[in-house]
Amino acid sequence: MNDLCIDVHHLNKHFGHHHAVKDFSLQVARGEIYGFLGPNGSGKTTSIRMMCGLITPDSGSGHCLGMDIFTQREAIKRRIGYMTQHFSMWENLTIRENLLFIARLHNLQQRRERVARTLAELGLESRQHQLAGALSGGWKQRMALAACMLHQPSLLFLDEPTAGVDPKARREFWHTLHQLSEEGVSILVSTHYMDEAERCHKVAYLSYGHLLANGTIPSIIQALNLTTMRITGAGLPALENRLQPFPVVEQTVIFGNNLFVTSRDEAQLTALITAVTGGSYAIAKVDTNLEDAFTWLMKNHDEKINN
Ligand SMILES: Nc1ncnc2c1ncn2[C@@H]1O[C@H](COP(=O)(O)OP(=O)(O)OP(=O)(O)O)[C@@H](O)[C@H]1O
Repeated sequence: MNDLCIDVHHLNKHFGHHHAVKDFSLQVARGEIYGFLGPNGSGKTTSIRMMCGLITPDSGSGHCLGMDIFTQREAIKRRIGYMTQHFSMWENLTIRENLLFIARLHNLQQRRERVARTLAELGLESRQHQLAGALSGGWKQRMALAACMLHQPSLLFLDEPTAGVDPKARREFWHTLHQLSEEGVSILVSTHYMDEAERCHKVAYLSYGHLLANGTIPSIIQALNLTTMRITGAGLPALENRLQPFPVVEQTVIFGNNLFVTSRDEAQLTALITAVTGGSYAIAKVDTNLEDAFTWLMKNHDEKINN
């Protein structure tokens, strides 16, 4: 086995006439945290399910933990951990009882020891006797993570694990993911949160089943060659309306007292902003961020599809 825990090439999946995932290729190295982003329905869950052996691709090839995703699906399922978007648990059992029950369902040996170790690893010891139904969203997610780690998988697939979880609990959850990664666990995690994407070693972005970008965040942003200017002052919605019709303006967005304008041509954008604002605003060039990059990728892809 090489150093890649996921190595898939040209995967396709149709549901009836709907081509849900198109020519999908991805390589994930051991110990890497790989973020998986894209709008609702872009094919993230379907891609995850193909990579971890839950559904068979229509075409393509690939390996997960060195095992063939077409012919060794059962073996893959035993070796990975998969936290689905809608995990189920028994609300009237405690955390510990839930984990013991899941360990029994999976026919794991030394169940008590495994549960005790997982509770400790995930910081759940102090809560182990609490009823699952009474837990807050953050603790429920942590318990779900514990459930898919009982058999000590070296690769985790987490499908939107922190949806609806408050910022503090999300931070703590991500701290745990980084600890696991330090211990050599590879993690592929789908999310809609940009701050979570920025915590990953690498990210992939899907739209309408197409993988539009993947790699480190700086490499993705740099490849797009976008310039972003920040304009600070009053009357920003009106200014935004005036700037948007110019073809040199790729996209605009207001955050508080700042209007961010993104373009592929820095010189033309600077000239336009100077002409339109007439020197009455504070203007500065800023780094293009990941959200700008993904928004641009999606817009550009939409335009290509519609033309
Ligand atoms: N079992 C299925 N049968 C039919 N269509 C499906 C099935 N699973 C997924 N799809 C369709 O395939 C497309 C991709 O769905 P998928 O769940 O992979 O997207 P996603 O990016 O994970 O979305 P979300 O962010 O909402 O979870 C969607 O149009 C969805 O309706």
